[in-house]
Amino acid sequence: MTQDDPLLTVENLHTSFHTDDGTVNAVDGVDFTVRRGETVCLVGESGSGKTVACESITQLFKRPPGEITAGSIVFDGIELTNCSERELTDIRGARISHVFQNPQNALNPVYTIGWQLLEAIELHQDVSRAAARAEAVELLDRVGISEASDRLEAYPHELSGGMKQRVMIAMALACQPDLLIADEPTTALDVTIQAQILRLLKDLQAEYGIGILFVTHDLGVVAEIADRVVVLYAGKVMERGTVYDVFETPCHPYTRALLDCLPGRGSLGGIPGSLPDPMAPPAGCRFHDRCPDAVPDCSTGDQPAFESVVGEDHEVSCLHYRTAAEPTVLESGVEPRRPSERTDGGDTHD
Ligand SMILES: Nc1ncnc2c1ncn2[C@@H]1O[C@H](COP(=O)(O)OP(=O)(O)OP(=O)(O)O)[C@@H](O)[C@H]1O
Ligand code: NI
Repeated sequence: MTQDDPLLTVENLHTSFHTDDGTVNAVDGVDFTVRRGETVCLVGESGSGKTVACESITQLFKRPPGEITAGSIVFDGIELTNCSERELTDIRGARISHVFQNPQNALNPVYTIGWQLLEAIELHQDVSRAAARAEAVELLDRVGISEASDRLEAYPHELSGGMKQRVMIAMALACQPDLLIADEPTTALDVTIQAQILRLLKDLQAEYGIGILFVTHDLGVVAEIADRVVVLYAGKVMERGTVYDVFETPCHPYTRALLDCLPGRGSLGGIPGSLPDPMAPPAGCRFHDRCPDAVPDCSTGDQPAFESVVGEDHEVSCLHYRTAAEPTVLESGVEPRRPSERTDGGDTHD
């Protein structure tokens, strides 16, 4: 495996939930890759399938009701969809780490953070208590927690939300993962702390060469940290490409609608309308009934096949992006900022 081979390749992923009311096809034929050392963002409104796509990788959801019904997930040469529960548990602990939105729920309130961190370290490494303790201190120090050796004695409730998220990141790093999956890790934090945590992730990535799969509904956050972006809507990929291409030349009307929701860009109340019923998605493009550019052809057949557009691996699933995209982008006056120019954060639309 060379440096350029994807660390993670997800192809044609279908993940469903079988409920009393019917089957929800939460992820309905999704492809993306994550290379070593890069950050890929999954972005889309609430309910678009971002979390389910992430949880499919190591099958974190309950099975049943959840089930991967088709597709392939290859991590460093291993087909994860063929792995046993035991093999998945090993991979989850040792090579793929998760960081979640609410560190509260992930930390055990009755143990000190030192105890929890030592547990994580000792689970993955055959080291003495003293060595594990030294590593715990080093990890806390590395994630920006000052007076780390004193903090080991603290209980989760004694730490702020940002601190708790730093502890979670330290725990996620304890196994020296190749892939970090971070699902809205900063959404619960205020904007300043959010920016600090994003910077921390970028620094750690540069240091350890970790691939990061990052979930957010906030394109402001995407601009800060992504190398590449995958735009999801109702379980399908609408557009994907480098962050620069997607921001500079957004081709899918959905991507443009999301970009218009960035602070200062005009669209205040979010995108009009709502996601389709996940049990009965419409024919044609899933976005057609909310799309300002839709034509009758958009509501028949399947989600349009991907077409390549200008840029590196830039692809869009839209029948008429050429005719629709250019005038809209030019006339809207949207001036995509370079990622480095963004300092504000905050919610966009939901
Ligand atoms: N356990 C479950 N049972 C039934 N449906 C589920 C389950 N988990 C997720 N879903 C459905 O799958 C779809 C995708 O959900 P998912 O949580 O992946 O969205 P998301 O993009 O992560 O949204 P958010 O931004 O709110 O986190 C939604 O329609 C959701 O209701
Ligand atoms: Ni989610």
